[in-house]
Amino acid sequence: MSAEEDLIDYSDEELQATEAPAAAGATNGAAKKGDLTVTGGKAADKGKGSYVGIHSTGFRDFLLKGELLRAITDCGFEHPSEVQQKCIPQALLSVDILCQAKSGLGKTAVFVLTTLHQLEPVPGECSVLVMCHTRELAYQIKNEYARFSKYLPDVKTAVFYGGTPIQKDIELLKNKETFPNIIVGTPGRLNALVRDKILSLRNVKAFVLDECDKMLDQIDMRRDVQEIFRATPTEKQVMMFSATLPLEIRPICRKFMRNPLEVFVDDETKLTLHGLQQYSIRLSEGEKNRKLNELLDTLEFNQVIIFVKSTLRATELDKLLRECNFPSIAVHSGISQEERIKRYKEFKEFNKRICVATDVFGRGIDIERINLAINYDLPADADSYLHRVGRAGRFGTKGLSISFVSSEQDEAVLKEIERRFEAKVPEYPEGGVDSSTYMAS
Ligand SMILES: Nc1ncnc2c1ncn2[C@@H]1O[C@H](COP(=O)(O)OP(=O)(O)OP(=O)(O)O)[C@@H](O)[C@H]1O
Repeated sequence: MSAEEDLIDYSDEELQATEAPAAAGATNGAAKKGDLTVTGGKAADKGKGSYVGIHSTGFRDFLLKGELLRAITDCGFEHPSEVQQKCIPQALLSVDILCQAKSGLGKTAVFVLTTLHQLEPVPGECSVLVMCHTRELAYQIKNEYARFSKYLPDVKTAVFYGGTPIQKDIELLKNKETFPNIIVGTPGRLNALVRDKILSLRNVKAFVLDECDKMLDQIDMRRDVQEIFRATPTEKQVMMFSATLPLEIRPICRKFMRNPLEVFVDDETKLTLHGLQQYSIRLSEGEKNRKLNELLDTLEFNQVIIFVKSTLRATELDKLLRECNFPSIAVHSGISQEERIKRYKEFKEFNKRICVATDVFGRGIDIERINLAINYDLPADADSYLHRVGRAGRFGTKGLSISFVSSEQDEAVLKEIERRFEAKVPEYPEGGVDSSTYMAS
């Protein structure tokens, strides 16, 4: 779409979701394979209709640059996941992509690999812009670019987010030697850099939003995203990703795109992670600490993430756990950004085994060893639950989630989770759970 078109004022009419979920796409020349419904794009498997197994394609079949294939091998990726099979070929043709696929199945690699493949780095020009909703996720995505571009020495990547001195960003952008070809960041800081004319986006060829529903759902963030979008050329590839893409957000996403390939999980029950066992525990607020202690004492786990609803509760729970000699760390927005990243790294590098976090870690964060997710406070909606528990059981591995249910509101959220995802979240068994059922052997 043209940059001049108004992206800010969405009329109510436009916001109403008019699409019929699965069937509309499926009859319209779309291919339906496995869990994903695919429509649009340049040649979206039209009319084939056969099921293509996960392992039928290899990364080699995508004809990626040799340097990328080497890095993929180094990362230990053997076969592309279903979402990678669906999206990578089209994304390599510069087709716009709107993609929903369940947690932990490799959406990041879709845009990282395809933007790296298409990139011809020109010193002093930013060609790829990736935005996401939290600073830690931006940091993580930047590292994914580093992993996959290790054999592409001319490619420079940088990450920009708030809570850090802007002067450092300015220095980096003023120097042609350090100016990045790929920028990952959060919208507030990026918009400040664009507005102050420190960062020019006129050479951007790929514009990516990760966790796009979250980014376009919050009005402040959406406004920043729109302003940044307007600073990029009309001609570019736009890609958006999330495990959740509510119907009412889809038309908003489409406003940024031209004839995108659309990949949706039309049947919400298919968002359930099958390697993940999910349980609930009914208890009063006052019983939560004792129960948590007991679980941490008795359960085997590699790493655990414990979600709470406020920064204050994160600080207090973390303190309490450390007083009880648990190797805990807290990550939330109430600490300095430098410290936040330091703690993220400490946890990711396995120096700490327990992380108490608010929703800043609720989406996108990929820490391979997390195989237990505890909702000390249940989130306010089913989508957030799905993202949170998806932190355990990455890339189809096993995991366990336990949610404390202590109020009528929690009961209602739990019901909604069970209804929408057809996931049974039974009461945690009195005798506990056999660790071999959720620990990798
Ligand atoms: N083809 C592959 N083979 C093996 N591992 C893979 C493959 N693709 C991705 N992974 C790994 O799977 C993990 C999850 O990937 P990623 O974080 O991209 O998931 P996601 O779809 O973005 O999930 P979420 O919705 O939770 O953000 C990462 O550790 C990634 O390195």
